[in-house]
Order: sequence, then structure tokens, then C-alpha cells
Amino acid sequence: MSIAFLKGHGTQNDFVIVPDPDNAIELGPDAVAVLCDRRAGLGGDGLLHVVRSAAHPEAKHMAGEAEWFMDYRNGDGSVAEMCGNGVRVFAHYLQRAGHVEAGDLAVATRGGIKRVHIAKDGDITVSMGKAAFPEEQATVTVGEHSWPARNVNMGNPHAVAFVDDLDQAGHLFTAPLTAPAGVYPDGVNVEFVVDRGERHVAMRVHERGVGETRSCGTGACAVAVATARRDGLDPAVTGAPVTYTIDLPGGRLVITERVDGEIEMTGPAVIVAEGEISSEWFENLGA
Ligand SMILES: N[C@@H](CCC[C@H](N)C(=O)O)C(=O)O
Repeated sequence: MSIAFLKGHGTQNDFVIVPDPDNAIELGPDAVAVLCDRRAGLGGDGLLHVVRSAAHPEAKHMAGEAEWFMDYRNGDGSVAEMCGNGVRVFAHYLQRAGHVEAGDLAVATRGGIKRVHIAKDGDITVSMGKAAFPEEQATVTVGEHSWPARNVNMGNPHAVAFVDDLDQAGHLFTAPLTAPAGVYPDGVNVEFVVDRGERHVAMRVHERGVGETRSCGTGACAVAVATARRDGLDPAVTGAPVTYTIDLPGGRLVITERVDGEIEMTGPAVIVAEGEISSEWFENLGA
């Protein structure tokens, strides 16, 4: 059996895309990790398994509202609730493949149904849901530097630390330490943030299950709301939406928090290649 794939990215958060409408391809954690390996496989921060909701046990219940399920996996093979850059690339793929048209569509994810708008100019806006702020206080440490971190849950967990200089985060070859023990029982994505101007920040991120990436959509949303609260801005209180520009190593995302708390993320999505996975290689993975 030959397996088609595409390669795409959203602000350089890159993905292997595996279209599999009927959920017929066995994609265990080891197979995903090898496919995402930049030397042994195709290479990517994560994998987008494109499945009809009705064909996936985790998404069947959403099939009435969203025809397609984004079965997202991190590059190490682990499963995550949501991927903000991934959902834009996923929507772009669906449009390119002729499954949907520009305009509005609903995508099923493990973090629930996400409403997506594909603009004619190519940028994609996703309603990412509301942020939750778990109350635990956390500290993030890299080398000799420690910072208090704000907990933000965007469907997946984030620790947002405001730093003086993004270089303080070091090389990020290993995950930053978080304390107290047990504050993130399922692991965490860690964002480091500096100010760039009015409602404009820059960030780096160390992603759970991946490592440092050049962008993270849920991370940018977490950073926008954490920065808004730090700046004394809460749309539910002020009665006005607030928009932040977030610069990441791989590009720029624009995040708006509406008065009802819904967070909208706008950014690009790109497909760079398509091809076929060697069936001999894939079958011999034994994964
Ligand atoms: N890059 C993603 C986030 C992917 C999931 C994350 N690594 C996790 O484990 O929660 C994004 O763009 O949001």
C-alpha cells in the first residue's frame, strides 16, 4: 500500500501531513516519531493525520458538526489536545485538496471543535476557544535564571514567563525545569516573552513532545492573554477586545481576545511538498 504525504508549515512550525479519510493507516507513536525525525524520516515538529471524524473513535461524536478530524501528534509520537499552527495548515490542506472551499469551516480536534475562516488572501483565522488560568503558581528555570510563570490552558498546558532578554532561555536543547513538582502532571509547553512595543511582544517556545520550535499557535494565544492580564487588560472587564502582535522566530501571529473571552488567531499556512512514503520502508518500521 502506498501512503501519500504532504509537508507544510505555519510560521515555520512544520508538519508531516498524512491524508487518511477512512482512518485506514496504523500510525503508532513509534511510526510518528520516525516520520517526524529530520534524519531518519521526513522531518517535522508534528504530524497531522487527516481523518473523517466519523471514521475516528475519538471524533465520531463531533462528526455531525465537523466532517474532518485533526488527529495531531507531537514529533516524539505523543498525542496533544490541540495545535494552533497545525489547524491552520490542516484547513489549508483541506481547501487545496478540494474537500472544502475558502470561507468558514469547522474542524474537530481533541480540544473540541474549532471554527476556522480561510480568507481569500490566504491568511487563516481560527477561533481557539477561551483561555483557562489554573491557579497554581509555577516557576520556570533555565540554568541560573528562574522566573515566575503564569499558567494558561488553551486546551493544552502553557507556562508563560516574562524575561529581560530571549537569550536568557539559552539553547533550549532540553526542557526548562518547572516547579513545584507535579504542577504540570502531563508536561507543559514553556513560553519566554519580551516586550517589543505597545501590544507587541516576541517569544520563544519549548514545546512539550517536540523541543524548541520556531512557532507555536496555542503558545502565542497563551502569551497574548498572559500579557494582556499583566498589562491590566481583560476584555470581559473593559468591554473592548484586545489584540496583540506576537513575533516568533518563524514569523508573526496576530491574536485577539474578544469580550466574550473567545481568542482568535490569524496567520499563514503553507504546503511545501507532496509525495509518497516508501511502502517498503514504512512496513519495515514495525511500529
Ligand atoms: N505547535 C502547536 C502545539 C502542539 C502541541 C504541544 N506541543 C503540546 O504538547 O501541547 C501549536 O501551534 O499550538
